[in-house]
Parts: sequence; structure tokens; C-alpha cells
Amino acid sequence: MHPIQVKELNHWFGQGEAKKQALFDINLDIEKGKLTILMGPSGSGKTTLLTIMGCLRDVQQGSIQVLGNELLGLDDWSKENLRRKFGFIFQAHNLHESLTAIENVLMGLEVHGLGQKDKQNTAAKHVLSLFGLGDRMHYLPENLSGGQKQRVAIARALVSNPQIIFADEPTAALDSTSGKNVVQTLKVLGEQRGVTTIMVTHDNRILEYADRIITLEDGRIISDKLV
Ligand SMILES: Nc1ncnc2c1ncn2[C@@H]1O[C@H](COP(=O)(O)OP(=O)(O)OP(=O)(O)O)[C@@H](O)[C@H]1O
Repeated sequence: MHPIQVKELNHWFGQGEAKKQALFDINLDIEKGKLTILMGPSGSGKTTLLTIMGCLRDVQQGSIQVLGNELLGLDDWSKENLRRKFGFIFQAHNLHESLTAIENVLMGLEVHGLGQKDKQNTAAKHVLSLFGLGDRMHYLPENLSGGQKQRVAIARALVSNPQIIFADEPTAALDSTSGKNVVQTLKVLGEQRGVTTIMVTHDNRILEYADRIITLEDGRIISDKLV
């Protein structure tokens, strides 16, 4: 069974006269362990689709099965439980300004309620080192560059070993080398641990790492290519 199966999904914003359809008849099966990229012009519906799949926005019409759960009509408690199996990486990194890099990464574990302190520290250090932040662990966000902050946010999303990663423009603030490093890491996680990644991006530099590229335009899928 695919980790994500979308059938006949439609979505609208606004009410009455201002009501506008943002997604039209989306049908999609996402394969486990693959890196899928969503592309398309601004306003084509990429973020809307990503947030619906990530249980951050309710399904209005259609069906989405995520890790075997139907999202249409799913109760809040089950949604919350499901979100714990996801890692989220957004362009706005949302780090806590009063916490150091490693404390921010540890937040990714505490919410998940996993394991003991020692193990958690080891996991947080490991993932920060993976992104070249081994010597910045005890820095506050205000003393990190934009790219370093984004890498801390990515480390926080990955530290709990999520089954699915939802990423919205994760490399936008990164230089080319760090951007590639992030995407390569996601690819390796997919190949070695079966982690599924769905990524919205405009960043052409990383397309070569994708397993599949889906293009949206005006709320519809206009192309779907295996790479
Ligand atoms: N909260 C909202 N309220 C009203 N309309 C919205 C809302 N969010 C998105 N839309 C509209 O839905 C459509 C799809 O938006 P969405 O953000 O999903 O596009 P996108 O492809 O992610 O764009 P971008 O690349 O600029 O982030 C757009 O027409 C947008 O104006």
C-alpha cells in the first residue's frame, strides 16, 4: 500500500461570491521511500495540496489515505497522532529564538515523547553534525546565518525519524552546496530507511535528485514524470 493515496480531491477557498477553487480532481499515489517534487507557477496549488496531505488543512471533498488513514472526516486526535509520524520543513524556519540550535532540535523529539535524555542528545548531535552544524550546536538562532537556521529546522524535522517528510521550499534560503546536501540527505533517508519525501520547490538545482516530478497549473496536475 502506498503511504499517500489521493483520489478525486477538490478544494476551495473563500465563501459565496469570493469562493474560488484551488485544486481540481487531483489523483495521486505516492510511493514509499521516494523523493517527489511538486512544481508549478505561483498560485498553482502546491502548498494547498502539501498541507492537506500533511493533515494541516482539512479535506473538503475527495479521499486521501495517509499511512492507511482516511483524512476526510478524521477526528482531531487521530490527525494529531498522524502528524507525529511526519516531519515538516518550511521556508520560514520557526526556530525558538530563546533556545540554542541543539535545544531547538530536541524540541522535535520532546513533542514525539521518545526515549531518554542521553539517547535524545546523541540523536540531536548526530543530525546537526550531518548538516555541518557540529560546531554551532550551542548557538542561539540570532547568532546563526539564514542558511544555518534553516539547516537547524531541517535537523529538527528529521531527528524523530519521521515516515513522511513534507517540505515547502526547504532550500530557498540555502546556498547551492547546502541545498544539495539537504536534498541528498533526504534521498539517502528514502533509500536506506524508506522515508517518503514530498517537496514543493522552485529550485531547479535540485531537480536531478528527484525520483518523480509532478507539475501543477491552475490547481490541476499537468504533468507527472518519473525521473
Ligand atoms: N488561505 C487562503 N485563502 C484564500 N485563498 C487562498 C489561501 N491559500 C491559498 N489560496 C489561493 O489558492 C490558490 C493556490 O495557492 P497555493 O498557496 O496552494 O499555491 P502555490 O502553488 O503553493 O503558490 P506559491 O508557489 O506562490 O507558494 C491561489 O490562488 C491562492 O491565492
